[in-house]
Amino acid sequence: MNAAGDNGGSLFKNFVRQTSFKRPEMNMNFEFSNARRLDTHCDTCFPMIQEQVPSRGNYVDLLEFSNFNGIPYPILDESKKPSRWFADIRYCMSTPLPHNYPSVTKDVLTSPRVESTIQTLLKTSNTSVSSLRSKAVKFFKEIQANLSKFVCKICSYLLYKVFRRLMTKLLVCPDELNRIRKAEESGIPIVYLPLHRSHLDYLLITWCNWHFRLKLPHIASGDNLNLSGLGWLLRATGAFFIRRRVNPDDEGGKDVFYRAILHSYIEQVLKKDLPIEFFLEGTRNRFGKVLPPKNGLISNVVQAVQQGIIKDCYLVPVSYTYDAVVEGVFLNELMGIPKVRESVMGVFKGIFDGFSKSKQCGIVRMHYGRPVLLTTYLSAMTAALACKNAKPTALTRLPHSFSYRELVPWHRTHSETVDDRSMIRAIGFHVVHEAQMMCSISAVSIVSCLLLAKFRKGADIRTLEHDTIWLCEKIIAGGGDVVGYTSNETTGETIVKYALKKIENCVEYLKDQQFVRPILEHKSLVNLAYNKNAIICRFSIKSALALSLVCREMGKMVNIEEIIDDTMSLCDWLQYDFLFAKPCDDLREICHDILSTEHWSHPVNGVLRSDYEDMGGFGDVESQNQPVHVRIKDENDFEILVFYSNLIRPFIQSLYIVTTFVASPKCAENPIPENKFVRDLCQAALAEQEGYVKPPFEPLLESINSDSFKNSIRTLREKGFLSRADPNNVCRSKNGHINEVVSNLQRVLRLVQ
Ligand SMILES: O=P(O)(O)OC[C@H](O)CO
Repeated sequence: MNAAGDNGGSLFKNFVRQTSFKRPEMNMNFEFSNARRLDTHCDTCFPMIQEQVPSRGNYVDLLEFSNFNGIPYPILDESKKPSRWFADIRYCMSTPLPHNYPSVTKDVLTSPRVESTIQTLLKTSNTSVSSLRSKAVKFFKEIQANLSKFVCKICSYLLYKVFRRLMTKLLVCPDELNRIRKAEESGIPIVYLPLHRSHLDYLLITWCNWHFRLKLPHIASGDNLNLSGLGWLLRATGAFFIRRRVNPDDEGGKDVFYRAILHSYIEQVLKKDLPIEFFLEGTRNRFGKVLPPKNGLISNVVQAVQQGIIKDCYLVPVSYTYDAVVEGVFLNELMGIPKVRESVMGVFKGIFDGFSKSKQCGIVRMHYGRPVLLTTYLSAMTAALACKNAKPTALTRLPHSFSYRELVPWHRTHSETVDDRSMIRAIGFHVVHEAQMMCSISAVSIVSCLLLAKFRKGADIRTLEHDTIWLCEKIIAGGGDVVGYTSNETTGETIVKYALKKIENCVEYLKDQQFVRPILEHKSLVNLAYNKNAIICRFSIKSALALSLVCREMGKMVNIEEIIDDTMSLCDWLQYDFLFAKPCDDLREICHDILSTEHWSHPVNGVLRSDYEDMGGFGDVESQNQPVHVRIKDENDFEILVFYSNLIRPFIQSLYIVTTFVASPKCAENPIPENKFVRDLCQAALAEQEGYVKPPFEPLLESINSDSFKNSIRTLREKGFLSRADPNNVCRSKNGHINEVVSNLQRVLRLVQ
């Protein structure tokens, strides 16, 4: 059998739906929320007393607001429904922009931060006060937003037209927005921290806030979007521009004086109680899963609080779910081809293309997380990062494999006191983790995931429908939500039909349309993988546990601690691909918790058998610190574990491809730029050319992509297998232990023969 499993039958034989379908013909209810409480995802850091957790209603469609005069809607009394004539224009005219957006020019240019930087520069460089002051004005003008209510009003109307063309629905949860309103009324500024998947993300918070009469944010935008003729429009809707490092030699954004002006700008906007928005990831993710956060702008906000410039601020994670992003899958960039820089022509072409394909983005859902005060974050992270006696994992598995807590990038030094850098990293990781966990999952992701991780050689439609429901239920049981799925109501038929329509270019049908399989070409598989990757965060640790189990000899008992050690190593090696855990989590504990759940340890329903079977499963024994040995129960459970393991398997394959290459004589001894290295390796691997080391298994084609290759390089560099001193180039590894990594990875991938 191959890595992905292909027996065509349902994996999930033990899964029986609790209730029979009530209305098999029912449409999907996209507004329905499977979660009924406005919970938080971190009880450790931000506990909520259960009785006080507010309830959560369904979603509303912003595109319908103009037809119903906004909230409350839907209007059940037909006679009260407003007329639809010129509904958009009338709604836009009558919906106010009630807040003021005062200028911060003087505050920034005369701020103590800018003054002290001027004094320092006067001492250290040969320059005059007046030239520094005019430079300050120049930097300020380069950065500043120019929020104009008049322009926002016009845009609010135009965006109705654009969004209606691109989206079927744009859903938000009014209860989440009410929570934001309360935070806003407290007079403490809000910092919105959305995940970044598409250029459309820039517009969504602003547009949604306008509907709910909330303040419009100042949005940190890369200067790549400051296009002549369009930059002013973005500034008028709240964008302020920051310099980006587009290539490794670009020092523009590092200028101390520029940074002081930018820092002061952020502080003064917040001081005026105006919200700010920026993307912690720093760039749109290219492969459908979150990126590790960057520290720059969040550190400015943390310092503003620590230095008393503002008393506090609320951090609000925001996430988006699209059936498809307007840009499409980033196929060229995923093959290492450099991005085409944004241009005015490109924008017009993008708009034209967007309008030529109707409802390209499908259903879009936004989530606003719980506003948490930065000072609460600071004390929670201090407690979370204080030294805990992390138990090192076995070193026999993969070289340099210590405890996850010691190696993850938020906490480099294992010390009693928590330094500011670790604190800022931890806050960023916590927010991004929260955002990824509150993201709804689209039906497209569910079906793409099953096609790639289970039905690679195809499935009959009924089996796919059955397993789709199984996966939806798993996501809901884990606290997630699936767009358009209502537990016990939506049929597998409806949801599969909906999803297959969206991915019709990536699948083919056989047997009179009753059998479907993915098209096994790189382009289709990468497309499906992009959709699938949105799900992995919900199962990432389970997937690593499953991979650690299925790579072992079937039927042989193995000490559970060994499985956990391997799992921790896998998480560690994929730390740039996935945020497996929050800074406050203990990964070893999470592994134990997962293994003690009924699904894993129950003597009848669990996937594992232990040497404590007669005692009602090993969950209880585990908690008594007794050594436990387990094996996979039977073929069916093995198949379930293979499915889970296949979620992260392509990423381990990418790591293997890169590692074997940098360990081999085929890799040049002289450093070559990383971008070129990645592009050449992608092309060679795909064409199975000479310039690549063919693995002893058939690689899953989606594992050949620049995103995973770059993360593999980053991990190898981090662990000293590639030069840290030369971070922009790659050459053959001189580390004698690299072959141990190769053989360990081969052991983990053993199944794929
Ligand atoms: O890095 P990119 O191409 O994803 O650009 C998106 C940025 O948000 C632009 O500011």
